[in-house]
Amino acid sequence: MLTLSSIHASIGGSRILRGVDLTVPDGQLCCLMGRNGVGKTSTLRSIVGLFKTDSGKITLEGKDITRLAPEDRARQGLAYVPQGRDIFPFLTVEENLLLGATARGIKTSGKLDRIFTLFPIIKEFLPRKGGMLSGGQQQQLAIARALLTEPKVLILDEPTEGIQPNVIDQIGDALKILRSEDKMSILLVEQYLDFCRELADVFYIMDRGTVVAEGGVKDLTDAVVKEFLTV
Ligand SMILES: Nc1ncnc2c1ncn2[C@@H]1O[C@H](COP(=O)(O)OP(=O)(O)OP(=O)(O)O)[C@@H](O)[C@H]1O
Repeated sequence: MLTLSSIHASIGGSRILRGVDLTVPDGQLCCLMGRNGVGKTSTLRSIVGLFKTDSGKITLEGKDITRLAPEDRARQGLAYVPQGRDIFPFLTVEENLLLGATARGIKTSGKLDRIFTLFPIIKEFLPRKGGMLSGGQQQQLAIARALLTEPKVLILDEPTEGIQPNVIDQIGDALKILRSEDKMSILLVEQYLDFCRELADVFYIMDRGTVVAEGGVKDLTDAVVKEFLTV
């Protein structure tokens, strides 16, 4: 579905990504892992066009999107939920929810019931200001907003960060449903090992700007964790 081949990128002369190769298979959930500062967020940003690559190729369903602007990549089917979630605190939950889709002229009627099934709390809180939501609720809202744009690949940066365990479970359940029922491809940067082991079909581990381990989730053994993820 989504493929990165030999992606290199740098900031002010320092090389941040050094030949990243990664594939998100069709309808599967891929976890991208690694210690702090190894280039995970930069990889996601390079995929969605927010971090300019020096060389390499990014394809979506076989189509080369390497040189497309971020909005065109979104139109081709990429939706990105960044680490900060980007919820507007003074807009209502409903306004936040509809923002992305409406800005791109995508109709939302008929799609909201699906969102409310996945994240019931959003329906309940529609009139509230976004800033009144807890971190976990904001994360659910940000994912819901991304889903309304009908992505082919949903890209999430650390959705469990700073979120209480019961909401992590709800987010995990929603991602499982999206994969199994909607056949959505999902790419997740995640530090929370148990979450990855429970959800992922495939994993990649980065170190110093490149992929150092990868495989099916059964290959994410304690030995691999010890070698590449333990601080
Ligand atoms: N705007 C920037 N200016 C300078 N260096 C940057 C910038 N953004 C990222 N870096 C550097 O690039 C490297 C990779 O950062 P990145 O955020 O992609 O890593 P990460 O694996 O996502 O880390 P974390 O888990 O801490 O979010 C780090 O060494 C970081 O300091």
